[in-house]
Amino acid sequence: MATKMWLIIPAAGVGSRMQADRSKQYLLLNGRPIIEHTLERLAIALPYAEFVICLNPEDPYWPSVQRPEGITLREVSGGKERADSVLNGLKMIASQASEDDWVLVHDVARPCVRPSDITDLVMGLNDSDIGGILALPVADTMKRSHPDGSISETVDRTALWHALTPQMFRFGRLYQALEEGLAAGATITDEASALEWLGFCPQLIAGHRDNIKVTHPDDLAFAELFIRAQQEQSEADKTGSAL
Ligand SMILES: Nc1ccn([C@@H]2O[C@H](COP(=O)(O)OP(=O)(O)OP(=O)(O)O)[C@@H](O)[C@H]2O)c(=O)n1
Ligand SMILES: C[C@](O)(CO)[C@H](O)COP(=O)(O)O
Repeated sequence: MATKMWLIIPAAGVGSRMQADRSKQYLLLNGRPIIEHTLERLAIALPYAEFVICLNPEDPYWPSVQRPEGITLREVSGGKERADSVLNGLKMIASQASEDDWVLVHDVARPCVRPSDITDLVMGLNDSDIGGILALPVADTMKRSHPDGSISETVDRTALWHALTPQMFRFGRLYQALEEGLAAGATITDEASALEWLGFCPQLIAGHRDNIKVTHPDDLAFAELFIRAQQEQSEADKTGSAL
């Protein structure tokens, strides 16, 4: 039976660290809400995927969001934490998904993701049984702190990566990992950590460092800059002019 591709977009967060007057996914970048930038890029990369967006039931802004044309988009209520929201998305599609269907999960708060990175992830994992994630090798020296803010140790950065999204796993295994891991009280901050809790070793696929998660107020300016730079590069590529 042909497998399907599902795309779950956790968008039920309240953005407390952003300290804004609304959830951060509705703050504007270049005049458009973050959520529209994210959906637009996901639709470019994965037009054939079945989209599932996890929303806060109290979200007053979603009805006004411009959706990409031509995609299938289901809505589901988010949960207490990000992992709960993703599990709600999996529960919604359970009756229509097969065990081996691919499920990608991408934070709505990552609007600068390059469609080419998403296609690299899909191609890079096509023959994988486990799945994997977009990630970025750490380039700085990493420190761990004492409670008073002083340095307790330098953490060896060899083979240390930043986990990004999308993350891509088979439906059956992701569902099992999240359901059992959350029930067991495991700390699950991304889909890969749930698979690791089950004992699997997901693949790391290198992405670009402009795939930032908009989390704190100063991230907005970086995201705006990255989106403008990507648009300028895209125009330059079209006209063949070197930037
Ligand atoms: N219960 C939750 C919490 C978070 N998210 C989503 O998970 C992604 C990453 O979470 P984060 O950056 O932490 O977003 P918030 O939880 O909104 O931010 P904060 O922790 O500052 O409140 C975001 O796209 C957010 O909308 C979600 O769908 N459901
Ligand atoms: C999933 C994630 O974006 C990978 O880095 C990250 O774990 C989300 O963390 P958050 O605290 O829920 O933003």
